[in-house]
Amino acid sequence: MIEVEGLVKWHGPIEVLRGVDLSVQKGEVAALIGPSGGGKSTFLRCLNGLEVFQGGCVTVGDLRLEANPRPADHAKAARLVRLRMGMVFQSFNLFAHQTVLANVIEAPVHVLGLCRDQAVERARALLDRVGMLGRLDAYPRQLSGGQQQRVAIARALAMEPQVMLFDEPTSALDPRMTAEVLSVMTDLAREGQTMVVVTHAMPFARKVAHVVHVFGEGRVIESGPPERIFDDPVQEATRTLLSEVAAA
Ligand SMILES: Nc1ncnc2c1ncn2[C@@H]1O[C@H](COP(=O)(O)OP(=O)(O)OP(=O)(O)O)[C@@H](O)[C@H]1O
Repeated sequence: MIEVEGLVKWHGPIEVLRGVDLSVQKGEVAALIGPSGGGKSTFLRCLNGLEVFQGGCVTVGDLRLEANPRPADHAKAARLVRLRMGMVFQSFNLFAHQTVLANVIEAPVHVLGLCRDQAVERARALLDRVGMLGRLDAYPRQLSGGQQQRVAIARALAMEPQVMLFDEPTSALDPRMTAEVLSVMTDLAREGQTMVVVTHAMPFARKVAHVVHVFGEGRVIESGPPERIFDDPVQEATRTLLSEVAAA
C-alpha cells in the first residue's frame, strides 16, 4: 500500500533522512520507534506530503510523491495523497472555535462534498466509537487532552482514509488519558485499519504492531515483528534505545 524508496530529506544543512526504505502493507500496523531526533516525525510528514524531500520517492497505491517536485506538482500530488491518509498529531490540532461535531464534519462537507446530514450521521457514528458522542456541542478548550485526541481521531476517520498516520499521539497526555487513546487505537488496529504510528509507547508497539521499524540517525536501522525487536534486537543501537526506555 505504501512503498518508500531511498527517501532523503534535508532541513537546511542537516540531512535528517539518509535513504529510508520502508513498506507498509494493507491492514498492517507499523510502529516507528527510535531516539529523539532520529527523523521519525519528519518521515511521517514526508509520507503525506506535508514536507517535500530531496531524494527517493513515496508511492501510495497508484499515487507517487517525487523528490524535488515543482511546487504546483507537489501541491496536486500531496492533496491526492492526503485524501487517502488521515493524520493525528501530538498536539491534537482541533479547530479551537468549532464544536466537536463541527470539527468532525468540516472536511467531509467541504472536501468530500458530503451533504450535511450524511456528514453528521458519519460523525455521530465515529464519535460514538471513540466514546465522545456525549460531547457533540463542546469546544476543544472544554475537553481534556485525551478527549481532544479522541475527537481528532474521529475527525481523521471521517474522511475514510486508507491509512492512518499517528505522530506520537499520546506524548502530551497523562497515563490515564494515554490509556484511553491507546485503547481506541487498539480497536482500530483490530478492525484492520492500516496504521503507521510514531510512538514512545513501547507496550503498545509490542502488543498492537505487526512490524516495528527502528529509526536512528535518519535511517531504519532494524525492522521486524515486535517480539524479535523487543526480545532479540540485532543492532546495538536498538538495545541501547530499549534499555534507555526501560530505565526512564
Ligand atoms: N522544520 C525543521 N527545520 C529544521 N530542522 C528540523 C525541522 N524539523 C525537524 N528538524 C530536525 O530534524 C531532526 C529530526 O527531527 P524529527 O522531529 O523528525 O525527529 P523524531 O525522531 O521525530 O524526534 P522526536 O521523537 O523527538 O519527535 C532533528 O534534528 C530536528 O531538529
